Amino acid sequence: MSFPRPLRRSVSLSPARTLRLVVLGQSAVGKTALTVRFITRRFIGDYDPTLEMIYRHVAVIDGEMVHFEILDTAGQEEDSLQIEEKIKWGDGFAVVYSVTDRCSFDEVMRLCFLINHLHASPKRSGGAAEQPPVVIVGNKKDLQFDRMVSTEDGENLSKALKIPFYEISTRDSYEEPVAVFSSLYQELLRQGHFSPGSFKRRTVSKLMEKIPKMQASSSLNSAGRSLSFNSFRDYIPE
Ligand SMILES: Nc1nc2c(ncn2[C@@H]2O[C@H](COP(=O)(O)OP(=O)(O)OP(=O)(O)O)[C@@H](O)[C@H]2O)c(=O)[nH]1
Repeated sequence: MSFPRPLRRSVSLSPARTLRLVVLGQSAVGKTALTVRFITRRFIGDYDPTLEMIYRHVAVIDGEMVHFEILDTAGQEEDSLQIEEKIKWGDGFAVVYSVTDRCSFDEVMRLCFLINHLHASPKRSGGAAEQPPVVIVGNKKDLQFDRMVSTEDGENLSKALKIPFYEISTRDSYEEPVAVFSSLYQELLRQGHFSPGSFKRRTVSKLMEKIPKMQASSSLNSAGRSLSFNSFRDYIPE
């Protein structure tokens, strides 16, 4: 799959759109690295295992100001009720595995079925049920010698589930993570589905704990990016 250049300089004056995205997958597949790469452009190698984190981010995609609310889920110790709660919260989903971890690949199908089960709804215009936007992300493709899941495995799963597939290296590329989040935006746009929700922020200190050297301002650029976060339980839609 090719990776378009979705970020542009000219910005529409239309009201910002808000997307709630959920990043799912087993532990250590690179969910936090992917999310932080998208938000900050930086690859940050080591994190504590995520409990849960919601990141707020504003990006300009195809000339539109887009508010992202990205829930980075915990790969460890999540019971199915907790996962369901988070899946219900989201509008779009990135289901991540590592090409170096066969178990994480096997988990993708279960998560995709769960998303469909919790979100499938009749198409607005009538007819067949419409799937919520989901992308399958095979991460860590730079680790060629540790590979346990082939590109073909990913493509076959993508065909079987009819879900777009990206094989990426969060470590080596900024454009690839951007393409993942942009494609979810494009599909949500096509479906005409956006959340009215936004945050009442309680704190901006937790990300600093997680990424000690990062300055919030370091993620600002001329396209109006911003960065803040919250935990899932602090989330209060207006
Ligand atoms: N080589 C390589 N390493 C990566 C890549 N993406 C993430 N990693 C590494 O994989 C490890 C796990 O990354 P995380 O982002 O913490 O994984 P996670 O899925 O959020 O893990 P949990 O918080 O436990 O759910 C870290 O050491 C990252 O540096 C990649 O594209 N290439």
